[in-house]
Amino acid sequence: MSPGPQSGGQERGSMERKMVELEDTGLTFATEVDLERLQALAAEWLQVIGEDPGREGLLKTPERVAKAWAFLTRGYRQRLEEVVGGAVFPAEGSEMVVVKGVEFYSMCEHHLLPFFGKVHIGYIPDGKILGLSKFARIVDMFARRLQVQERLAVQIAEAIQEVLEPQGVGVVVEGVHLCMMMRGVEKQHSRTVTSAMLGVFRENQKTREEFLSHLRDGTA
Ligand SMILES: Nc1nc2c(ncn2[C@@H]2O[C@H](COP(=O)(O)OP(=O)(O)OP(=O)(O)O)[C@@H](O)[C@H]2O)c(=O)[nH]1
Ligand SMILES: [Zn+2]
Repeated sequence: MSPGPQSGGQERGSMERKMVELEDTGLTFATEVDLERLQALAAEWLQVIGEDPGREGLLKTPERVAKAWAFLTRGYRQRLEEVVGGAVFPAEGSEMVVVKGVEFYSMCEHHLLPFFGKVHIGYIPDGKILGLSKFARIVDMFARRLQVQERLAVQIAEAIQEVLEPQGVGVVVEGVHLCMMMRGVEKQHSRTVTSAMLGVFRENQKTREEFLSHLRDGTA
């Protein structure tokens, strides 16, 4: 990660917007959202779709949209080290840990429409364990970006691998995509399952089976 002080292209007046490169994307992002610009774009968007941004009900909409999008994409402005903080602890043993049913909300990068569902995570420690809440924080860090569901699973697995260097990690993501429900093919009941298996979860069928059996017991 290289927090490089380059100038943001859209500054107003003397405001300097710091840009950072995100290692996991190779892309460069501003450390803060330009809310004013986002607001202006939202007002223009309303006009283009045939609405009147000046009508009473829409007066505050561009501001709300800007804030909502800043939140929905806040994962671009988070760093794994900060998200995990100091919550890596010595492991007592090397039994599988499973955190399942972690809900997520993300935006599909093709249509900018929501997809959402649950993430299930398993890992086998190799000397280090992670504070349980941090799994959900890692899920959110990657979900709060424009995504495809396949990449979401891989990024979560790789982040856990990086932080814990465990014997292996398994991540399963179950999601429904509004771009397939409220438009396009308009299918209401399809579910998408994606996964990423690293280390012993990839190499050892028994380990993978043990993990998947935890997901089948119906409590998530
Ligand atoms: N693999 C994958 N595809 C996704 C995801 N989210 C949305 N899509 C798909 O992205 C594809 C984009 O296809 P295009 O043909 O370029 O776009 P489109 O004309 O809007 O496609 P339709 O949705 O079929 O109307 C669609 O098939 C979507 O269902 C995702 O997370 N993973
Ligand atoms: Zn989509």
